[in-house]
Amino acid sequence: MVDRANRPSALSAPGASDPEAQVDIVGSGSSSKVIATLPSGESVEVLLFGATVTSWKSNGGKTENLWLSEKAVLDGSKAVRGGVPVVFPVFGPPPKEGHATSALPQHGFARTSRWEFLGKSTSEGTADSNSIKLDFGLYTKGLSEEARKAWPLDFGLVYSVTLSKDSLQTVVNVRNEGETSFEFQFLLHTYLKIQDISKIAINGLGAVEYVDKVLDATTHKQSDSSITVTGEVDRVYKSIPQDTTSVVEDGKPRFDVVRDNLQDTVLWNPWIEKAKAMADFSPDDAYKQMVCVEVGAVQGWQKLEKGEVFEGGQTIKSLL
Ligand SMILES: O=P(O)(O)OC[C@H]1O[C@@H](O)[C@H](O)[C@@H](O)[C@@H]1O
Repeated sequence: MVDRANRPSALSAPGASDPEAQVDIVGSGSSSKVIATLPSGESVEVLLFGATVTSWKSNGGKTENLWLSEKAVLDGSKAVRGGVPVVFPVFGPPPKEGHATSALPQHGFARTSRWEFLGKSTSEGTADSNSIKLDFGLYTKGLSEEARKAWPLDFGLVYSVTLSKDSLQTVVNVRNEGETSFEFQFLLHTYLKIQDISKIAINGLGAVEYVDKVLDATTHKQSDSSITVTGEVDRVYKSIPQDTTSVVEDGKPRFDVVRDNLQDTVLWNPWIEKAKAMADFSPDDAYKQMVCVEVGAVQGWQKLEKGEVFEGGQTIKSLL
C-alpha cells in the first residue's frame, strides 16, 4: 500500500512552483513506514514500530549513512538491529528493584511500541524544499498492556525527524501528562554506517569521564583525544562539555554528531564474538561496517513534575 501523506500542517507554506518533498506511507500494520524524499534525492525512512529511522540517504540519495543489519526484524516483533532505535524510559538493564522502571525490559518500551505518524511540515514561513520534518507520537494509551502495567505513568512523547540536504535531526519531546512526577532516561541508539572500523577515529570525547562496561564497569578518563576502535567497546561518556562528537574515516571527516540538551554519549561496537552471538546481527563481520555513537541523558535520571516537558536530541551531519 502506498498512500501519499498530503495532510498540510500549520507550518507548510510551499510556493506553487517549488518542487515539494514527497512523503509516502508504505506498508501496513506494524511494518508501516514513512518515507520522505527531498526534490534533490535525499531520503529518510521511519518505521512506525519504535519510530525507528531505518535509512537516511544523503548526497542526492547516493550515500546511506545508517547501518541496518541484514537480519534486522522489521515486522514489529523485535527491536530493530540498526538505524536509530529510541531508548526510553530506561537505558540498558533497569535497576534490579526499587525503581519505577525496574519491571521494564532493557532499553525500555519506546523502541518496541508502535508510534503514530502525526504529520509533516516544512520550515516555518518559507517554501524550503530542502528540509522536511516528520513528527511521531507515543502516548500512554498507545502502549501495550504489558508496558503500561510495567510503567503505569502518564506521558506523551513527540519525536521529530528532520531531513535536510546534508543532515538529519532527531529530537524528542517528553511531557509528563500525569498527576505525579516521574523519572526517565533517554538515548538515541544510532548505528552509523562506515566503510571500515580499522580506518575510523572518534574525536570530541577527550578528557571526558566514562564508564567502561566491557572492562570493569568503573569510571575512567579519556586520555587520547582521538579514539580508535580495535576491539569490543561499550562506554558511557558522561557530562561531555563539547557539543560535537566527530567520526573521521581514512583521515577525512565523515560524521559530526551534535548533541542538543543531552550530556552523555555511548560508544558501542560489539566486535566479533558478541556480533556472532546476536541472532539479528548479520553478516557476522558487519561489526566492521558500523559504530554506534548514541547521544542521551543516561547518567542518573531526568525528573519531570506534572505538566513539565523535556526536550533533547541530535543533529547528524554527513560530511562526505
Ligand atoms: O542488544 P540491545 O538491547 O539492542 O543493546 C545493544 C547495546 O546497546 C548499548 O547502548 C549498550 O551500551 C550495550 O551494553 C548493549 O549491548
